[in-house]
Amino acid sequence: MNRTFQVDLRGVVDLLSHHLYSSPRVYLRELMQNAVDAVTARRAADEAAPAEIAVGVTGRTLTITDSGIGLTEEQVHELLATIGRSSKRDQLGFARHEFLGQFGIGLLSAFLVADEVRVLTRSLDGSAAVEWIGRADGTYRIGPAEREVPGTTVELTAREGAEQWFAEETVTELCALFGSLLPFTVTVQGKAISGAGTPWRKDDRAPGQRMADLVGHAQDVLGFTPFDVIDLNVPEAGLTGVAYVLPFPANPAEHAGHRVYLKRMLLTESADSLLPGWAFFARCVVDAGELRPTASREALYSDGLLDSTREALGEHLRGWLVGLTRTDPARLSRFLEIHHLGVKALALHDEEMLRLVEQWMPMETNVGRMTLADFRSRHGDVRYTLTTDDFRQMAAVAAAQGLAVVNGGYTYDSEIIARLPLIDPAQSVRRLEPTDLMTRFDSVPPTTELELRPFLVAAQRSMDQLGCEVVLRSFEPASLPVLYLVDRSAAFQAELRSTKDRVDELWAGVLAAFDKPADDRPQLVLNHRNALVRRVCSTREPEKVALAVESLYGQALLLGYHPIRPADAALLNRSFLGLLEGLLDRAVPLED
Ligand SMILES: Nc1ncnc2c1ncn2[C@@H]1O[C@H](COP(=O)(O)OP(=O)(O)OP(=O)(O)O)[C@@H](O)[C@H]1O
Repeated sequence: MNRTFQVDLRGVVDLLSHHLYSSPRVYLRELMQNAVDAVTARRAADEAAPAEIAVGVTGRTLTITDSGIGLTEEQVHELLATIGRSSKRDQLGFARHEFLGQFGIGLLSAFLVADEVRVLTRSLDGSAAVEWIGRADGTYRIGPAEREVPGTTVELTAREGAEQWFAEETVTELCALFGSLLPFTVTVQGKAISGAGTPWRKDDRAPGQRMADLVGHAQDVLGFTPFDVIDLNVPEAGLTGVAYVLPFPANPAEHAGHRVYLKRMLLTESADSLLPGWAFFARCVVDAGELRPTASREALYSDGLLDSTREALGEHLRGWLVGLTRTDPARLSRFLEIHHLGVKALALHDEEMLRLVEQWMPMETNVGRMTLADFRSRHGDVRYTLTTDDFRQMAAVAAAQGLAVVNGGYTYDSEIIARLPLIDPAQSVRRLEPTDLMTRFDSVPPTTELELRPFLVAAQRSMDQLGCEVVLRSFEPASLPVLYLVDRSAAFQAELRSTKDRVDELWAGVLAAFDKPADDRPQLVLNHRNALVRRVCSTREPEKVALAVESLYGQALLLGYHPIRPADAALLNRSFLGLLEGLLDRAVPLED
């Protein structure tokens, strides 16, 4: 024998309040929504039918009255008293797109704040009015009622502890929050809270008024004055609305909350999946007829339509940006100043954005700040450093050799530069290595080199302890006595060795396998064009040579922003004290 499930309503209400809805306040939204659906159903049959929803509060009691389609006694049994039964699905059980509701559970949210729900309804079909009283314990009764006109009134009395949700101010605020854009007359205590329509509607407002309304709207609901306003329209999702461009930089990792209305009823103030991740510089307010809500009706349901809508909205924002390049470059520059990180992130995936960055975004170079487009037209090849430290170490010396270099060390810059061949396949892009500089330096004449051999041997001996090779070259600028050059593999080996010294035996053994004898040791390049270096080279006393070379080494590390290891710090200290001592040896003591 088949039996019917028994449902414990208290268990269901507990489930709704603790696991589905974020706050009891949703009861008002669910009741408004039912009223809206009832009015919509009546209007479908009669376009001229009244479309009014009135909310009233007296003490602990709230009523919501609609001029909707109403229910017959039979429908009351079937729809109000059956959990999960909804009149808003078609024969196949799919949500009918003209209605907000679909799950057949919304009315139960009234039990979040009341023990009893009273529904007084009269169907449009002319049958007698009915009263239904449902209780949180799962029982209901039904009886005849007095009602002249078709429609429904739902009445709730606050349960002890839930009175705050019935306070006139709270009710007005919530009704306005959920329903201010509804296309029907909605009143609370007789005062209209709807009717103005969406602020982005296109109508015959005076020129400039629409924009002023939109800016005011952003200030009211989002709390900022937008940098710009972008109209949005995605017909397949029945979506219209606006994206407000933030007037301040936003954190790319933080998902901005968008305000989403479904059929003019607020769904959420914090939808995070509406725009592509890169579009973090915009906050949207949209109304969508075809996007689906989750069962809690507090978020968007993730489906194919949401995915394609997100893509289409991304296109709108991209189109706006590209449009600015043509119509208002000054405005574009201001936008880029604020949102450079977002746009650069975008340029990593999108060729059009790459072009935008190349054309408009200034970068740091050793020949002044300029866009990549300017740099390319002036210097052809694009040489860049991977880090800002590399840039600082090499910028001045490279400039003196006639080499223009872009600092690729800021977030995304080196990746963007490396992608330049995508927009111009003939473009040569090269990372500048310290060793590239070496090839530009002049060798000293062989006779001089031979003459200075004893000095170089002594100098090398003092640098062996630091794993550094001493080299003599002539280069510009002559004012720079010394340069410390580390190429990528030497930097890696140096780091490996310093880690090996610090870790336990087992791990040090593993690291040793990667430790190659370095033929690419860091180089201390002495500049023979520098007068001081010439004097140092003429020194023959090994102790003085060591002191001078160690001091130059220390200076090269500091000038080039190189990391200072413990051995370097010790050497810096020693050479400083040595220099001081030398100075004092030569000083004439004060006479008494
Ligand atoms: N004000 C009303 N006027 C006419 N019918 C109503 C009204 N309120 C509720 N109903 C009927 O009761 C049914 C159940 O309502 P309920 O709010 O529980 O679910 P729903 O609106 O269908 O779906 P959802 O759970 O998605 O809100 C509705 O489908 C509708 O037929």
